[in-house]
Amino acid sequence: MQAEKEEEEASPEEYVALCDFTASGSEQLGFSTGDKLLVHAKPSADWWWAELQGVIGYVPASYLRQDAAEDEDDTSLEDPWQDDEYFGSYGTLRLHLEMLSDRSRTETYRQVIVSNSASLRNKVVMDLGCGTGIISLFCAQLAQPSVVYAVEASSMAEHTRQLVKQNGCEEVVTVLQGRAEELELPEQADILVSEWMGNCLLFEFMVESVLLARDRWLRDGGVMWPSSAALTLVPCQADNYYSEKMAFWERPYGLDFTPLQPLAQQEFFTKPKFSHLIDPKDCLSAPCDVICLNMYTVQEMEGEFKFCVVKPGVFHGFTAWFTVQFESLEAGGATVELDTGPNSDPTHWKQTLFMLDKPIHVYGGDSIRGNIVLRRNPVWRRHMTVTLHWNINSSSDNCQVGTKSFPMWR
Ligand SMILES: NC(=[NH2+])NCCC[C@H]1O[C@@H](n2cnc3c(N)ncnc32)[C@H](O)[C@@H]1O
Repeated sequence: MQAEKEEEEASPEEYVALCDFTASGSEQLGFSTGDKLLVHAKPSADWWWAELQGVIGYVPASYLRQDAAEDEDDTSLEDPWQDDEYFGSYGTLRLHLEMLSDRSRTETYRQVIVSNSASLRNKVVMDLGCGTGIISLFCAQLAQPSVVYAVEASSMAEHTRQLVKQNGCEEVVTVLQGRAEELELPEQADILVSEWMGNCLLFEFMVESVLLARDRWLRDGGVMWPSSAALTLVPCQADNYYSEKMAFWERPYGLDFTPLQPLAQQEFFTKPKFSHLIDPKDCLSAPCDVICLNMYTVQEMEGEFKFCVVKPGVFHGFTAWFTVQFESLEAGGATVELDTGPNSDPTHWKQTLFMLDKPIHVYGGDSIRGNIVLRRNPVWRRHMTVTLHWNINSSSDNCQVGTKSFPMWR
């Protein structure tokens, strides 16, 4: 309460509106892009108490930005996809080296090409976001497509052309530099292959470009690789992480640093922990696919779950990972799957850990029901907020309900 009290007396902070917001209900305050709002209090992560020209009401925090250097931020207002930064990062080798070094990922795409090589003969392939061109080179080397259009928006494209020539594939592979949504392909494709998956499956939202390209360049009856995807979730223990970031403050060097624990919760548990490697023994129940994307239809971004706790333990949070499936070009042929979960070969995505604010003791037979909602950031198009609602029904004491939103990253 003390913190809240001080918060209300603090002087209001100035924020700028990044996009329009229409109030729904008398409690809310509507505004337009560029409005300067005075934030008086932040009762929750999602909704703040703000003032605009003498009118006060609740506003969505994700629509606001605190302006340090005004002119500097204005440029970022125009580029919600932050393409300069995004494609800039793919113009250097760092990320491509990380992806190429991920054998589980890269060998899976090679296996897809090999096991469909006969059916790929004389086909037109579009490789969306080809990067260094590895998938296109597999197609040219391991099958006989008539042409592969390797599409890459970053400056890596000019190096990719060199790699195509260096490996004698220039007869088959044509590198096109540009955004897949904007460039012109000489013809429709029979297969649209892409490695678009980000952390927690969707982060970066490259999937949006894949679906736009599908609608524009994949011929009727054409095949999407991956053909489907699933986000998987499991309630878990995270003792080491919890001890390292929270329990640490209990007795460092014999002193009591617990007043810092609210800060630690805010700093370490607000955003998901990427590159988490969960030990299967820390899973408190069987995992569950909570969001399934059919790459041919409109996708769901929301999913329900019901976990049955199999052993007593401490419920520190949820861990998420994903799987993608590649259907065979031959009717009845085997589907290839890439699984980034803890029971498969590790990948560069690892898993994503969502820490609750307070750990909860759970017991065998307890149920953890709820849902997960992935909401696009209305302003930063490659970012999202993951909101988890859970409801624990435990034989030992009454049910506990909780909810938490995790920004990824803004
Ligand atoms: N699995 C991922 N999370 N990222 C790995 C693939 C990303 C590659 O696709 C390129 N890329 C991403 N979006 C696009 C686009 N719309 N058009 C062309 N290239 C793109 C990007 O420059 C990078 O080389």
